[in-house]
Amino acid sequence: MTQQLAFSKGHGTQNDFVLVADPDDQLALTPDDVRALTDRRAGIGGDGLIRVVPSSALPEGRAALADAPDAQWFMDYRNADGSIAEMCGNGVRVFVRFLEHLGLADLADGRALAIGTRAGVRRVRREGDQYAVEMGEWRLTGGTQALADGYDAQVRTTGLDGVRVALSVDMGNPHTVVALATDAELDGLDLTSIPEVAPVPPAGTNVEYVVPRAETHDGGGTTVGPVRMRVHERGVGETRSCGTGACAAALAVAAWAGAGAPSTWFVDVPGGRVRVRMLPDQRVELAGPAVLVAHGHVDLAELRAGLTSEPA
Ligand SMILES: N[C@@H](CCC[C@H](N)C(=O)O)C(=O)O
Repeated sequence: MTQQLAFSKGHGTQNDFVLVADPDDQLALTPDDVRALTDRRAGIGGDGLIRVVPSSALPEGRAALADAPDAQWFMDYRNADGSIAEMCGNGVRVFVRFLEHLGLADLADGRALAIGTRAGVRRVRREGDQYAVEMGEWRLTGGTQALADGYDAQVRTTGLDGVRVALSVDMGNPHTVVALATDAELDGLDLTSIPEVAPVPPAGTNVEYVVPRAETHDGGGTTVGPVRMRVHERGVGETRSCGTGACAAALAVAAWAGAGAPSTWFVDVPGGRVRVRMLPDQRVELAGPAVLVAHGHVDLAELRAGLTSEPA
């Protein structure tokens, strides 16, 4: 029996997602379904899957509604391996672009739209063709003591000599940031295998590798601290961008730079550039593009069969 599922495909700086609308909370997608849909050969392909569901349908969504009664829609985010993640910075921009496409959101006149996520409410507004997200409160997982102690994690990575010290940043989801000295080190990383992090993070981590660059200015005269970044995402592998990771990277580099560090950062990833701005009260804003590239239907039954079929 066929089971047609409507989907869209979108990306933010080439961090790509399968998007499905489930306004009546009828779709019970299993981790296997997510793996099949995001599979790049047997499925549609994506770093993750995002389901649009009313916040009222999920306990985490109801918690978001208690904070912000206008957070009508909830971003149910899954990594490509089928695991659940608390938050996705590129994903939430693409989520809002998808809501606009579905006629469920109107961001005209600089209006900010509240979205429920497992990491809390995120507010998104449009800046022309870019989307700016108030990413909520961040914290150094090991506190400021981690800075004083020479950071709180150690990372071993294929393609990089020895063990490197790293700083853990909580963006609602976990991040471990490693500073590298040169572009050659960054380009030489082999991120096809999972970096070894010690102490082992209880819920896994996303690992960002950064090379800070000399300060520059944006068009408006603001001092900007550019950073190059590559990332190995928990539940995915290397991706071409990570929004929460870009925030973690900018926050770590700013913390290392100390007083006088710029409050605006451009983070250059293999898939493009995002902007990170420090806000008062330990909050941070992420801005970048959100693009929808395809709309279609997929036969879930065929997809499941295709992923599991063995050669005769
Ligand atoms: N690509 C995302 C982060 C997605 C979740 C991550 N893999 C995790 O497990 O925490 C982003 O843009 O933030």
